Amino acid sequence: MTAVLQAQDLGKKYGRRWALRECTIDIPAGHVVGLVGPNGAGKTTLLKLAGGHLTPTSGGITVLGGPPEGDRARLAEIGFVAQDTPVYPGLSVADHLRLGARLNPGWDAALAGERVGRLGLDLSARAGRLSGGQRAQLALTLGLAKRPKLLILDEPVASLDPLARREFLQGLMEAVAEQECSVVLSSHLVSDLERVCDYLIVLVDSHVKVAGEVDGLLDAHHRLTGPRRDPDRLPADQHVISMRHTDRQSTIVVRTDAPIHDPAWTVSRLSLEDLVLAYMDKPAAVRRAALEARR
Ligand SMILES: Nc1ncnc2c1ncn2[C@@H]1O[C@H](COP(=O)(O)OP(=O)(O)OP(=O)(O)O)[C@@H](O)[C@H]1O
Repeated sequence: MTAVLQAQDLGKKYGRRWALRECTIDIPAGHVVGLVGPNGAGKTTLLKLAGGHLTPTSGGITVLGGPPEGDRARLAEIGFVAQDTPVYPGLSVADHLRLGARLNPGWDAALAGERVGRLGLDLSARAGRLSGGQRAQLALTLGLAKRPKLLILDEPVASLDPLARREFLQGLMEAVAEQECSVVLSSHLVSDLERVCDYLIVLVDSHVKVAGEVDGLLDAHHRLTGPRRDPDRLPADQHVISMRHTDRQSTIVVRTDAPIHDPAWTVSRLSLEDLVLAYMDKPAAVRRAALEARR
């Protein structure tokens, strides 16, 4: 399958500080990709690089087969919905649709009109008077009516209540199924990502910690619980992702493709949230140093 987004040693520096470093990913087309990580991890930076809004400092990125920056034809195939649901407060819903039609060569006016009607948005209402959920839906409509091959959404549901979030994500999934476009979506709400994403990227401290299809990742990660054990004594093919110890017990998340036969361990499967938290967990050495510094 062709790649929708490829990055090779991609990096972006703001001043002297790296916002994204050594990012190498290869995302096949046809996925809904969840991008997750703590505040400041570099998610928006990666999405802006993919949307052609930023120039890489190092490495390269190709989207839909070529570098996105400055390529108008390619940018027309990328829908980008920035953080904080970017709409113009002083313009009406109808103005937004007119603007969308003027700016986008592939604009699907029928789709935009049908969606706005189905959502019950008043065409004459100014965007600034809409609720957060309605504004998010308007921004999504503008992104979808471009008929993009790739839709990028930066924290689209952050300000929405649980019901509005569910409706937004349901609308997104229906539209994606109809249009057969790929989606990259960032969010802090892993339970939402769990519902809609089949591909995951975890970004921590400007580095990609893990990326891959959700089912494959869940099959390859295990939580081991048992008598306290030094992780150095685990088999070489069990890669330790996170660990917690009490005086008597160890809980270790490992990645391995091999079966785990050690009878001392109780082996359990992770949820997507467990998996994300394991990668976001600070290494034990860092935790120990922080603890000692506080003493
Ligand atoms: N325009 C900018 N100028 C300087 N530094 C920036 C700029 N934009 C982002 N940064 C820095 O780059 C790093 C990554 O920021 P980015 O917005 O990509 O993170 P994020 O993962 O999207 O965070 P959040 O979850 O809080 O939205 C942060 O340290 C941030 O302070």
